[in-house]
Amino acid sequence: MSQKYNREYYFNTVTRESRWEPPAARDQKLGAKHILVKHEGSRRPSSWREEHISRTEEEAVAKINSILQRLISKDNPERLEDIAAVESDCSSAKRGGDLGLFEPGAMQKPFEDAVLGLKVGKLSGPVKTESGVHIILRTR
Ligand SMILES: N=C(N)NCCC[C@H](NC(=O)[C@@H]1CCC/C1=C/[C@H](COP(=O)(O)O)NC=O)C(N)=O
Repeated sequence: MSQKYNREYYFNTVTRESRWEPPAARDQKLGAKHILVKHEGSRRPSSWREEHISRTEEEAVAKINSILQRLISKDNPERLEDIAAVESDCSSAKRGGDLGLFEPGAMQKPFEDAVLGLKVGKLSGPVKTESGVHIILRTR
């Protein structure tokens, strides 16, 4: 309890840092599965499925949107893992798009911000990073 401000605060005995907000959210590992569609402006415009990726960013967004429709379709929704294995330009495609658990700060900020903005089990809309355009499913 802080005498000066008469309110509870949190003290980390290892790092010896203190802060007002509870440690929970910021330090917890996150989990996500994703589908990445790269384009000519990606930081590494190459992948296991295509050596030289030349689609435009606009075409990548269009591809991501058509994949989104397959995931949320009413009559026969497909699983993200199945589409990732065929369509994702990330090496995680081999694991159904699963990135496993990762620390805050491990992924590019737009990706991490999108994950933090999702409830567990929810799907994002198109998310842009330097890698390309993603659809993200938060798993933890
Ligand atoms: N810690 C774990 N599990 N692995 C390291 C992740 C490094 C991280 N990666 C990303 O942020 C991109 C966007 C989200 C997923 C991701 C995957 C990229 C996308 O492909 P690339 O643009 O690299 O060719 N492939 C691997 O890194 C980064 N800080 O660059």
